[in-house]
Amino acid sequence: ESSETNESKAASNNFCEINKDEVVGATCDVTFKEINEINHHIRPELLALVHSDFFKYFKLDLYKQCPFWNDNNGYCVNRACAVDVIEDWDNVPEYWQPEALGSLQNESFSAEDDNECSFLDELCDQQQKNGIIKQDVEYCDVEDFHNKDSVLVDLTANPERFTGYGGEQSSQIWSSIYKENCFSSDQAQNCLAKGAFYRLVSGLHASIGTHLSNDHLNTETGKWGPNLDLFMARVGNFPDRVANIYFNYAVVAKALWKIQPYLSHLEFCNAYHEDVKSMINDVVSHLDSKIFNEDLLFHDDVSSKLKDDFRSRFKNVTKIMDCVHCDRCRLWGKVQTTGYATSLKILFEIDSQDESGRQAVVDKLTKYELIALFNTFDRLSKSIESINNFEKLYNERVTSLGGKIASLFRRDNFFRLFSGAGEKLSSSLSSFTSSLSVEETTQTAKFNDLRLPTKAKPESAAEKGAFKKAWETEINNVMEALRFIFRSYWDLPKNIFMIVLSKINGLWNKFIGVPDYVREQPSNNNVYRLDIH
Ligand SMILES: Cc1cc2nc3c(=O)[nH]c(=O)nc-3n(C[C@H](O)[C@H](O)[C@H](O)COP(=O)(O)OP(=O)(O)OC[C@H]3O[C@@H](n4cnc5c(N)ncnc54)[C@H](O)[C@@H]3O)c2cc1C
Repeated sequence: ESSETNESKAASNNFCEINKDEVVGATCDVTFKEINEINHHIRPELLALVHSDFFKYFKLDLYKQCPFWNDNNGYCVNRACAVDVIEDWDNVPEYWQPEALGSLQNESFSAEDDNECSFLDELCDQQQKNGIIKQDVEYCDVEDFHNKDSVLVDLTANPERFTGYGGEQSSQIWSSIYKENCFSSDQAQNCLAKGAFYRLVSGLHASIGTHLSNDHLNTETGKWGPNLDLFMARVGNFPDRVANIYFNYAVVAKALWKIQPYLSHLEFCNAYHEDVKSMINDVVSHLDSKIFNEDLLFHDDVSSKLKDDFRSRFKNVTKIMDCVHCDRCRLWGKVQTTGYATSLKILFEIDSQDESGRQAVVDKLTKYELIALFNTFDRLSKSIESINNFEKLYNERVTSLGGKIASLFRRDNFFRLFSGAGEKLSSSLSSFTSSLSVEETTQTAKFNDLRLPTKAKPESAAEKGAFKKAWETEINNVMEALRFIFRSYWDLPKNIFMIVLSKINGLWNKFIGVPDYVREQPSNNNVYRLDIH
């Protein structure tokens, strides 16, 4: 029993190669374990929040042209790529009806009409107007929220899951996004900012990878569910990608923590969901200021140019979403890039100002930015829940199947019959079950099958004739050759058996899902480093 506990410990420590007691990054004073605990507490409330009538709708333009390259002819034919837009307006709450929003047709964006951009003005029709406010600090492309072609979408009816979107198109999108991370100067802060930008994008990419693996279509059963192998191949085998999801969680959590005091005067259309504000308070009450220290990124005037650069590059990332041909992917890509952009706006613009200045930054947010912010946090929260679930599946797989094989070894009731084979197999399996051991593995056993030529007997004085000596040497050689041939035939079945056994062992390891990085030494690329340079 205790060896089984050891096995599960060994497997558990191996999962994603992350030490959960380490901090998530140089700018985060929180460990992986602490984030898991926070997430465990807030998950149910956050889920209820993003299912509320206020937070479950989002608006976007699904037909916008890609602004960066001439590739507007692609499309994704899978049903899973489609987005169900709101058509049955009778079932939509009154607050979201076109009359309450202002007619969608009349919502085309106008720079002068700043009231259209105001969060407060759009939040509730009975809400007081807040005067003219200029939008001057955009980290995302807000045009969609006012575009006449934009459609309203119920996010809960369009879950983020496996769509089958891939190939050259999606690779091109990802590589253009990563290319945005190209800052000019070489200051030390540049490194931190560059590292943070990369982690944000990679964390988004990994989070999408986690969702598509967690809600994956099993083509044999026709059911949706977690696919452990896919998760390991896309995310789990890359500790840095897993860590970047946690990093993003810390960034968005800090933005929520920062914004919460300035939401108190807002009315979230209580006629539809009376407790939205208390749900927000419940979620934020589990968060802490130390979860992310944004001051380390841009903290003086020298870095303001870098901040501008960061902002415009991230805005480009949100615009690249218009190049995504799979509508469902575009929807969630828009929601999440807008959510990150809103977090960055909150972290870097609600800065050194006084209380009223801070309040003004919050009041200028559109409701779609707020909706994106909470939904992005929910996506990360779901990713972390899924990662913990994948860890359980991984451990179950290793301990159930691997444990059975290991017990065969321990009891010596199968492989001991073949001493050499047992030793060989145990050495390859011992990398994933550290408690495995084969007792009789002495050096002598290793060389049992090695036969050295017998030493020639010393000659007696009477036998010293040259002819006789040559004759005997010749006979000796012939006999040795015959013995070699005979032994080869004798050993052939055994050698074939050893080769087959070794192949079966390799296939078995593959079948029970022992990942490559456990079977082989991990490459340097897979070693997670704490700093973000
Ligand atoms: C905006 C967007 C949203 C998407 N949403 C969905 C969705 O909802 N459902 C769905 O099924 N598919 C979605 N996709 C497609 C999905 O992300 C993959 O592109 C697709 O599954 C093909 O995967 P791939 O293994 O070829 O590599 P990709 O995921 O396309 O990755 C390309 C390369 O980037 C590198 N890479 C991969 N992950 C990371 C990381 N986390 N950090 C750093 N580098 C990395 C690897 O070298 C990889 O070869 C989306 C794509 C985009 C661009």
